[in-house]
Amino acid sequence: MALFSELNLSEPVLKALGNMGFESATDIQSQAIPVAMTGQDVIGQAQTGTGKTVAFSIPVVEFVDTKSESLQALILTPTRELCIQVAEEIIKVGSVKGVRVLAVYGGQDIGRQIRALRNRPHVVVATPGRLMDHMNRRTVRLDGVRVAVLDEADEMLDMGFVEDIETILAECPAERQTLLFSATMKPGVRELAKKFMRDFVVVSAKASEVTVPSIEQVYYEVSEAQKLNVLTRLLDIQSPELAIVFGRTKRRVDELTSALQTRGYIADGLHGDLSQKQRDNVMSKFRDGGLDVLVATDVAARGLDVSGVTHVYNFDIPQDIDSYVHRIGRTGRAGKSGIAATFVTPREIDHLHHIERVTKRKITRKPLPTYIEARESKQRVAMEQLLESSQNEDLGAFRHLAEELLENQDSITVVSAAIKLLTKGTQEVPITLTAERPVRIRGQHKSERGRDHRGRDGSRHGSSRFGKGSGGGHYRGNRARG
Ligand SMILES: Nc1ncnc2c1ncn2[C@@H]1O[C@H](COP(=O)(O)OP(=O)(O)OP(=O)(O)O)[C@@H](O)[C@H]1O
Ligand SMILES: [Mg+2]
Repeated sequence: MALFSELNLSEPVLKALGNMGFESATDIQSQAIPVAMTGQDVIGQAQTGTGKTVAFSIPVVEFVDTKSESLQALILTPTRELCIQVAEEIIKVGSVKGVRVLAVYGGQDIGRQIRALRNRPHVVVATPGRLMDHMNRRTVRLDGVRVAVLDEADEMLDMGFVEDIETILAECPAERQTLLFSATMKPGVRELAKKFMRDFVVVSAKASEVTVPSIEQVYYEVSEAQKLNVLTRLLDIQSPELAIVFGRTKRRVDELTSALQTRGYIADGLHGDLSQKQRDNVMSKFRDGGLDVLVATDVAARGLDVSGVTHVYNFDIPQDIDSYVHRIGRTGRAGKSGIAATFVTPREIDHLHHIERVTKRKITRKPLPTYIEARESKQRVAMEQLLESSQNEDLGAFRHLAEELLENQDSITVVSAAIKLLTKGTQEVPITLTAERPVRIRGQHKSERGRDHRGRDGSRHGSSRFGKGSGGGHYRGNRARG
């Protein structure tokens, strides 16, 4: 591991990294940054949560000439949430140098974006659909771009953005530098690379293992009907700091979100049919700790970095292996540990073993949590709350009543009743979710899926019948589209 101070970085960048609290570079950073700084094209592959964003943000910021007014760096991301997050990271790395960064993504007021683009950002982070929109309106010029970055390159290809990306890169000067990053790569990426990159260098950190060892991977064999109870029991027993629950479709996410809310969890949903305002709102609540559980489609699988996510639950096993790798990678980031639990119906067991084989990692089977265990965990939480309250709060006003109460009752009975009251209303309210079809292996290569970027998010299933939150704008392209 190298120190950033050994990587020949400029003072302003080093200072900014110091402000971010970063001293030593991660593997991918110490390997990719020196190569990228020579101006060479780079394909960077490293596990989830290992700091790929900073690995490309540093060269980007170093290359920007702040005296120039032109747009010099372009970063493309597959989703809006990731676009915002990456822009924020580059803003931090470029803060001391004074680099102007703008995020341009679908769902946001285009007029406002056009005005912001007139302020001459040095760096634009964009989702492909909205950038194309600006190119067609001639409200963005790419002829000064010296470095282009594709974050989650393989996903953008999967979502059907190939043509958009080709059009975008063709508008950038041919002598630009191109950097391409993801935790997973597939043959299509190399084809794109051959077409649009000059003699590129592939930098991959720990390619032998695609998943992060600090993530404990487990599975529960369940029927469709059992899934909800198993999930809420696990939430009670494991009490995650923050959890992400992945569902297969938008309808699933809507139904599951309302089910969890009904059972008393602080949960909200994220998928591509929500308005941008709703999406922003959910993400900022989740980042600020105003939500315990984020229920999401694969729209949240890629790149999102929220510290404190200790648990990922695959309520529905993902169809493809890359999706599994990225979903579970929302925990166990930056050296932290995490738990990833996957629910598997009996007919999907083969699919699970297929994932194990390809990722070369054992996923351990766990016994189903029982209602009793969950109840005991909840009672223990209630007990801890009582204890904490009795230590920290001023209870003077209640003492008189407490003494009166204990005149006729013994203390054990009274405290038991208090715990019972505190855990009241948390029994398993019966809720039936619409069943999802089991996932099957569709050949070894996911390229056979033939999905389009809409189907991926399950929009074909329409929106929820009793889910909240789908009343907002319906964005056809659920992810970066539009
Ligand atoms: N050198 C560093 N030292 C400490 N923490 C770092 C360093 N570089 C990055 N991080 C932190 O590590 C976390 C993960 O980084 P990042 O989101 O860039 O991962 P990633 O490799 O892009 O993952 P994914 O494949 O999921 O997109 C972030 O919170 C980031 O701030
Ligand atoms: Mg990333």
